[in-house]
Amino acid sequence: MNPAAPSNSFTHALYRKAEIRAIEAAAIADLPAGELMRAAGKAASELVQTKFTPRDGAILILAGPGDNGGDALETGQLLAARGYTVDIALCADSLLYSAAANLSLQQARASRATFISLEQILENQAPAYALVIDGLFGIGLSRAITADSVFGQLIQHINQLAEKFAIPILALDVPSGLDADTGQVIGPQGVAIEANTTLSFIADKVGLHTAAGRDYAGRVLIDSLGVADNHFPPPSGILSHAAMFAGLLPARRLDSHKGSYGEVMVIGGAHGMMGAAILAASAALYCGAGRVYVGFIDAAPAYDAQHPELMCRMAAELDFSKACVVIGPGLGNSELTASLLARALQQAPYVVIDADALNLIASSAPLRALLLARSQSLKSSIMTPHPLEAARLLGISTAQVQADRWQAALDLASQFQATIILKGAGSIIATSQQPLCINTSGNPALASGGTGDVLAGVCGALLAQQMAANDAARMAVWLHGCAADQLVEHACDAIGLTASELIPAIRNCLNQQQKKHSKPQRFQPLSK
Ligand SMILES: NC(=O)C1=CN([C@@H]2O[C@H](COP(=O)(O)OP(=O)(O)OC[C@H]3O[C@@H](n4cnc5c(N)ncnc54)[C@H](OP(=O)(O)O)[C@@H]3O)[C@@H](O)[C@H]2O)[C@@H](O)CC1
Ligand SMILES: [K+]
Repeated sequence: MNPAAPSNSFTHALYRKAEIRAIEAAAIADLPAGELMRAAGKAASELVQTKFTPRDGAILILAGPGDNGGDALETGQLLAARGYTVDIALCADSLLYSAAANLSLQQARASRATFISLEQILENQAPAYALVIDGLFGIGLSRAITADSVFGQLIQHINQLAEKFAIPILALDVPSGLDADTGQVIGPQGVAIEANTTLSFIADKVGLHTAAGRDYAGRVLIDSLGVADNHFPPPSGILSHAAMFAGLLPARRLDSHKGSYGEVMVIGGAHGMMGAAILAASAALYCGAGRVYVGFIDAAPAYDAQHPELMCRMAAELDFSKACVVIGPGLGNSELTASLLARALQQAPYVVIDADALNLIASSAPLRALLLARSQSLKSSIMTPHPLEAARLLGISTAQVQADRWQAALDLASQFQATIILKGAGSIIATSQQPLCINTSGNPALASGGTGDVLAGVCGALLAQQMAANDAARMAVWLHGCAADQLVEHACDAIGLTASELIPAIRNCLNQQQKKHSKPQRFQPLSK
């Protein structure tokens, strides 16, 4: 295999379909005809040999009407040549095949593979298949595969058999039915292959990592097909990974004090929602902010018994001029909250705008103007919308946001001139002029109340410690997801994770990350 395309700097690169097409076109000009399809078949067949090794059962290959089908046929003939039992379902009019796909078809016909009909597959309720390889559609899918169409019935049947008999599905390039740009199944009645593994070609694709993409693609592997580095433009997006956060938070100097690590003021916690502000503030505390205030809206408790370090005040009393203001958790919507938000936007050098504060901005032109003015005075702003909040900000529906999360994140970043965290499966972090970033950590255990407040607090702590907004947003989302992953693995499993538990786990992840990249200690303890 040609591991992830094509050099280290691109290992985590993400491209959209049009960019992949351009890379493919440039590469094809340099290569003998059919070379990329041969490379795709080689990569897939080697992967089957090394990772799946289903010697004791047949492999079912689904070959569709385009070059994705050609990749599948190439894979099938190579596996047949290596002694595997291969059944091929040709779901295409071969007269419409490209020259490369036609050559692969001829070789597959000449191989020991058996060609079977769609009817044979659809009638088969208890197959002995050890693996299904999905080569129905790739990046050429142009419309929905509806549930009642022949392809739709085939896909549903394969998904059901795979689930019932625990048959792994390897998707070639993209799980068929999924849009490689958006991570959504195309069409309201559309269906898609639910793969365990997706071997994607040339470069990684946005849609495999956000929205429903992660559920449909399973584990994603990339093979560059040997396309030369010079054909790859700078990526429009990247996947987050641990190494990108190395050194972002400088090691703490011995000669430092609480004033060295910034001041976070969480503004929110209106009546009945005080916990939201306390969660955000505790997260800021656990992520190293020097001083953390909670500015309550209606009434302030004397102190928080669980975290007496938090300084509880009335929001109106606080001076925002040197602080990182995290505004929104449990804020509510009133004249007072709008005026607090206006003051934060005008005065605070750093703001994190979350929850109700996002809704206030969505409904107020003057607040929008204040937010835009911040970018001109080089003040940092992070906004943390979930899809419904994003929809309100953009004046579109939630379904429209989810239909193309990548574009929605870009639109938010350019309209509000802020760093955007568009939350949801495969959270997207966007800042104008920078590649977008899709977060790779986290799991559905995070789908519980208060975890968003915690995220806002982590963003606040990192900003207060002088991290650039884009770095702070990327790192906060990554830490938040890593903490959930660690908890699910070692402590509580997937159900019932609480936002409060997340906070010390985020601290662990942050310190682990710092230790990995810190300088050696000056003094080692003397051994006894
Ligand atoms: N070129 C190369 O060298 C390389 C290509 N590579 C591989 O090729 C893949 C892209 O190939 P591709 O462009 O042929 O598109 P692909 O996804 O196979 O299908 C298009 C066909 O599907 C049809 N169709 C679409 N929607 C449909 C629907 N809902 N229901 C029914 N039919 C539908 C569409 O018909 P049409 O829309 O024209 O009517 C057309 O016939 C890429 O993902 C990668 O795997 C890589 O190996 C690198 C080297
Ligand atoms: K496919």
